Amino acid sequence: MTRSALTTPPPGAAPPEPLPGGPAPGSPLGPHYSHCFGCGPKQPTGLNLTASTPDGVTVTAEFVVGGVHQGAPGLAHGGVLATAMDEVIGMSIWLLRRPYVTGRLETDYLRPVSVGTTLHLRAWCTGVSGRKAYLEAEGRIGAPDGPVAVRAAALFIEVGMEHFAEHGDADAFLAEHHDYEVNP
Ligand SMILES: CCCCC/C=C\C/C=C\C/C=C\C/C=C\CCCC(=O)SCCNC(=O)CCNC(=O)[C@H](O)C(C)(C)COP(=O)(O)OP(=O)(O)OC[C@H]1O[C@@H](n2cnc3c(N)ncnc32)[C@H](O)[C@@H]1OP(=O)(O)O
Repeated sequence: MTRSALTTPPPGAAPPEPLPGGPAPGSPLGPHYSHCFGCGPKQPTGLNLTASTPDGVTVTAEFVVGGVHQGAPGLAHGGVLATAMDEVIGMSIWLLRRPYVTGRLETDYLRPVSVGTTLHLRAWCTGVSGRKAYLEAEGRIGAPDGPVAVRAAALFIEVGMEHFAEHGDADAFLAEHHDYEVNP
């Protein structure tokens, strides 16, 4: 991954351990919002990603590239692939157990991705420093150990609930997650 300094954790920013009360290894990570373009089951034009965590610290998901995701004929649009990376990385909020938003997303495209491909996505956190979480992801063609087509590195910034209340619709989130604890 050609990662910039902005998405590289500073010295001493250790990757997180599985948090008490976090999702158990092997469990699904539900959508954070039913109308989310990346993970929402009520978003018919979205990517409809369903994620899980094999170990409590990484996120996995499969993205089936369809005709609606094309850029060049028969090939996935790079922006759609970046969205998939953003989403699988963003699912780490359930593991970090705090609200974060994407500050910066860097993407390397290594191989073209044909329509009909199942892209096996994986994301993990490389370090947390204050409000900043450093995360990476990859998308592999056809199998969890298939050839890498896309890599991403991201800087996520922790925000409070007021971020969503002020700029979006916090009630819509809370209506679906009655038991969500901010900064448990
Ligand atoms: C509805 C209630 C929800 C409750 C929460 C629960 C769960 C969350 C639910 C859903 C949403 C969350 C995740 C969804 C999951 C997947 C979807 C994918 C994720 C996304 O799709 S999410 C949408 C796109 N995303 C945005 O819509 C962000 C727009 N943006 C801003 O809202 C501000 O920009 C913000 C908040 C990022 C920072 O603003 P701020 O004022 O709080 O803080 P400030 O600017 O001081 O930055 C603090 C330190 O971060 C450094 N920093 C900041 N930005 C940087 C950058 N780009 N590059 C390098 N460094 C950066 C500064 O340099 C400083 O560093 P230092 O401290 O060292 O000086």
